[in-house]
Amino acid sequence: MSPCSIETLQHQQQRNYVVGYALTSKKVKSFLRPKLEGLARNKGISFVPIDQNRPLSDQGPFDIVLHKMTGREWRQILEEYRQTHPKVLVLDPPDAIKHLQNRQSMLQCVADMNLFEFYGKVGVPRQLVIKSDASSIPDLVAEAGLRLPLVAKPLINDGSAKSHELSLAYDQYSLQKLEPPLVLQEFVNHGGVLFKVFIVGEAIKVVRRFSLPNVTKRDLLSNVGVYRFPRVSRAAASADDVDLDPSVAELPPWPLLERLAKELCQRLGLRLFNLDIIREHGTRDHYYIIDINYFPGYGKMPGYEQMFTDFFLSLMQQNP
Ligand SMILES: O=P(O)(O)O[C@@H]1[C@@H](OP(=O)(O)O)[C@H](OP(=O)(O)O)[C@H](O)[C@H](OP(=O)(O)O)[C@H]1OP(=O)(O)O
Ligand SMILES: Nc1ncnc2c1ncn2[C@@H]1O[C@H](COP(=O)(O)OP(=O)(O)O)[C@@H](O)[C@H]1O
Ligand SMILES: [Mg+2]
Ligand SMILES: [Mg+2]
Repeated sequence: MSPCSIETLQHQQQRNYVVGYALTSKKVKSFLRPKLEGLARNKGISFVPIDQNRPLSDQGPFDIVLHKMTGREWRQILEEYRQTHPKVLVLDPPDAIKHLQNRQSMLQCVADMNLFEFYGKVGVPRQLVIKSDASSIPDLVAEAGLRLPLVAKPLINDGSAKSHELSLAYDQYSLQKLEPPLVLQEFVNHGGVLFKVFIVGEAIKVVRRFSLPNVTKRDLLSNVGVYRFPRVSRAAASADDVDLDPSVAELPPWPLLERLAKELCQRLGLRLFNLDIIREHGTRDHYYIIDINYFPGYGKMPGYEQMFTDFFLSLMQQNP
């Protein structure tokens, strides 16, 4: 080994890395748990809270800034910090995250991806954006040829409780009751189970979660109106330990998930996110991506502590 590489090795062994974080108290509680802090500490990584009331450049020094905060002011602070501190890795760039804060732009890259026939078809349910004027919705839906039932989702996805208030609309006339701006998406029957694909850099983990049950033709004939539905898939109880119909439970093929994760990381410019994927009921390989979340609930993902420690270590090796 050359003296130079011995020096680099010693430097790496001695160096401590600091991850500054700007997270809600809820996120700190669910994510920064003692096991993660312990595993990271053993590798020389420490976590330091960022005080949002003080200039960022007076704090640290940081090697990595981990954040999930919304708002234009915070975005500007971070963008400026990135320019003046190019060696600090901001996870992830605020402009890239902003892309996910609108349910139309969120799925645009999936639509552009062209992943047809690669271990399955992957797409986005047909959808229509309604910016204003609820009274025009029935006509617009008819013109676009969207099939009922429809899932109505607030267009803005800013993490507020309101942005997660979704409804299922069974008939065209009742669509006037909805409050734009929103996205109207065709409901795709998927056997009541969805796949949450968590991405942490290059690592992937997939879990099953409960979802909305299928809507039958009879349901459609016997129901009218618009119904708000609860956050079915967020429940901590996963659908992984339950006896399910194997055709519903079968996970999407690994090569497909790898390809999807890689492409989306590149296209979105993000390293920390998850995808909600459903498989159309009665098909083996028709998949739809219905939601993409920035820095989601990793705390519910088994083994996330090791996955994040490895992720931070790999970032350090890239930036010794
Ligand atoms: O609170 P958690 O742990 O359920 O995580 C939420 C995510 O749940 P999941 O990872 O799918 O289980 C949740 O995912 P869904 O949108 O429910 O699919 C969101 O990512 C949510 O963030 P935000 O409210 O959209 O900013 C996430 O909320 P935050 O923790 O980021 O506030
Ligand atoms: N197009 C769809 N077809 C079938 N079910 C859907 C569709 N879109 C959403 N859902 C159901 O609604 C839930 C919430 O929708 P999602 O787009 O993931 O919003 P959120 O960001 O609030 O999680 C999903 O987890 C799934 O159960
Ligand atoms: Mg979701
Ligand atoms: Mg979401």
